[in-house]
Amino acid sequence: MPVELTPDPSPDPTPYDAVLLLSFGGPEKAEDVLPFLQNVTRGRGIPDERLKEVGEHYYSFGGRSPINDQNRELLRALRDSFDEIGLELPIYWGNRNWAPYLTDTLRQMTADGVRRAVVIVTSAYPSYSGCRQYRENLADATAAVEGAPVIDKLRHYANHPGFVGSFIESTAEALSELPEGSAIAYVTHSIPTSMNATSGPDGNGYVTWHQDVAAEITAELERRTGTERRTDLVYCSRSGPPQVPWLEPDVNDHLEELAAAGVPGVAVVPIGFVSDHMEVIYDLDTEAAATAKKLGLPMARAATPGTDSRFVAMLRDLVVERAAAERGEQPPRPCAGQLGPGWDNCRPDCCPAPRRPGASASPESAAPAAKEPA
Ligand SMILES: CC1=C(CCC(=O)O)c2cc3nc(cc4[nH]c(cc5[nH]c(cc1n2)c(C)c5CCC(=O)O)c(CCC(=O)O)c4C)C(CCC(=O)O)=C3C
Ligand SMILES: [Fe+2]
Repeated sequence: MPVELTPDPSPDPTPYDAVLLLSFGGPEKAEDVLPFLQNVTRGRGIPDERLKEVGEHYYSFGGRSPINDQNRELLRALRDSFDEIGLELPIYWGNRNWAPYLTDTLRQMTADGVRRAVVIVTSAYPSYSGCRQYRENLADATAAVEGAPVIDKLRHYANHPGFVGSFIESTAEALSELPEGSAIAYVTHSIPTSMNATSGPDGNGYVTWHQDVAAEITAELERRTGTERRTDLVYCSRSGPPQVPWLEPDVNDHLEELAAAGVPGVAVVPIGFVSDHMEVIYDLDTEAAATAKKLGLPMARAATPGTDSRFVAMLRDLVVERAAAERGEQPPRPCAGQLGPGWDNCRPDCCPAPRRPGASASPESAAPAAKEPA
């Protein structure tokens, strides 16, 4: 006789009545590119030369960034994943730099009667750009919309087994396409060294978290294969004025070094990114791939989480975890690596806005934070 299994009860979403997916946003056609770049860089002191260059990256893909479509797919995958376990929360989507704009989404949520929501940000690590800037956007949007819901942001998830696990599989796959003894180059978005210095509650959080995630992936692959290999953490997408130091080495310079060292191949693993958006398809798949080809260095790029089932289940579980924590329970907090699970609430002074180059060196001349267009 088959045993009737009682299904797990649906998880309790209390105190939340909605989820908000908050992302960067990107242009969808050539006419969008300039206004998008103006939204991103308002008050950020990015040289015109750099903006022209980045505009060309977008135009080379017809002016369309893949990021919005990737978020649409993530929304569908999250919906399915919530439905699977009976988690009855509506999921909304808003962006920092392009439609649907966060403020409009918040207006809709308010009109729909949402009182308290939990936000998933498509950025996994602590830093001003990846965390606090989103929290500032949320504060601004909440202030602009009367009766806006109270919003909690999920803990940073880079060291969650779901995120790390997704990269372990994609790195193994990339390595399987390469000669034996190939190196791993973990890649993330470069940021100003000053922004790294003040990231996370104790400083250097951005680099420290990346090192921890990289070490976890390396250790698991070594455990599986018994082979040690060269690994490095390197950076892409450097921007800003040349006199401002950003995290180095650049991935292209690193590839030169690997080739000179006689490494037989390299798996490029973009642990800083949750989906294959423009930084990945241009800076890695186009530019770094061309560098590797020129050097005769075999390169394979590992997939980002995107809608990988481990990643989607992780986001869902983090929503359930946070709801329990807000109810005063002590839910398990899955975590890989050495740093422990991320914090639910950032300290008020966490990841302060960087001082940006202005007309003079005084703090008063630092440009104001970027705002959405009115
Ligand atoms: C840490 C980090 C992430 C990862 C975390 C996360 O995912 O959030 C990230 C993601 C992204 N960055 C993106 C695009 C851009 N970032 C820029 C500029 C900058 N990024 C910075 C940092 C980060 N950025 C910084 C310190 C600047 C300098 C200006 C400033 O100090 O604020 C610029 C201006 C041009 C340029 O300078 O390159 C653009 C166009 C897109 C969309 C891609 C698409 O369209 O597919 C995404 C997902
Ligand atoms: Fe960026």
